[in-house]
Amino acid sequence: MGKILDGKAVANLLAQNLKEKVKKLKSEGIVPHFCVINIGDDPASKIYVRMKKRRAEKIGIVQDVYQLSADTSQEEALKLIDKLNSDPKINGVMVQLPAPDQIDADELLARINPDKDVDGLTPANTGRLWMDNHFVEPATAEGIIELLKHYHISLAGKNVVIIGRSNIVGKPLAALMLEQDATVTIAHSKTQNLEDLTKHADIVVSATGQAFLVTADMIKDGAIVVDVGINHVNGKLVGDVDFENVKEKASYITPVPGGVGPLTVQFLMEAVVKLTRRQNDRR
Ligand SMILES: Nc1nc(=O)c2c([nH]1)NC[C@@H]1CN(c3ccc(C(=O)N[C@@H](CCC(=O)O)C(=O)O)cc3)C=[N+]21
Repeated sequence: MGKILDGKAVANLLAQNLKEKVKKLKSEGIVPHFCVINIGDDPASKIYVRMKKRRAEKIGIVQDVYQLSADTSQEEALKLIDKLNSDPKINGVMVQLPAPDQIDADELLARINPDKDVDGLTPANTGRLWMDNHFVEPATAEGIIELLKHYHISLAGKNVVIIGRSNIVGKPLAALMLEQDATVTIAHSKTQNLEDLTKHADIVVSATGQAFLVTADMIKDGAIVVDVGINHVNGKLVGDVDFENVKEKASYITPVPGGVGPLTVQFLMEAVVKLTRRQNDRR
């Protein structure tokens, strides 16, 4: 039976360290302060915003939530981002995804000042990520890298299959793993014979939103399985992985909940503190 990669425990350990960094900032009169822009009333977004608030408070970070109505126009949202970009008291800005249909989310992300880009999703920071001179990384991808590091799992020379090609998880994770000398394959909804790829993988990461996509027969004995999926099945939160069966075959596996999710929130907080420190050191 595989060992659990305890994301929640690692996130809480990191939170203790980050709290010390925030204390140091506070002794210099600086309080990290960021804003979440949430447009519309996606029920999952409400939960994530609340989880961020809880972790921010625990660490000593101020989080403001700008709740905009479901019929907000693109112009209104852009205006708010401009205002926060130019407010020297605000260290970080993020737009909670998904946004309603009338909103062009990519344009909103591109408008965020890269120096305040908590998510690391602006075009400038995405480019830096692939050029290996990054400063803030998308939180889920960074969380997975640090989780593996915590358990002394090296990426060098490993065959990794990432299922899912989103800008927020799959693509940035591929960049970070490639940087650590893994051989990375990105699979997606049009990939043929997925199991032919996953069966040869030392590490399988699934980020699709399809419950029970990854089954035990698809992975090799002793593989490491990271589950980024968030699915609700019969009122229960599950990932993309058939956890009960896959855990018997994997050497390490992340649970859902308690795996990647808490690390995502923790690394958003790490980004806020990093950005705050850099903004103040530059003044
Ligand atoms: N601009 C932007 N940045 C994001 O980072 C972002 C986003 N938009 N939109 C949605 C996704 C999803 N996401 C999660 C955050 C926390 C948990 C989390 O804490 N999950 C808990 C369980 C939470 C529950 O009970 O539902 C866990 O897995 O243990 C999961 C997922 C951040 N996202």
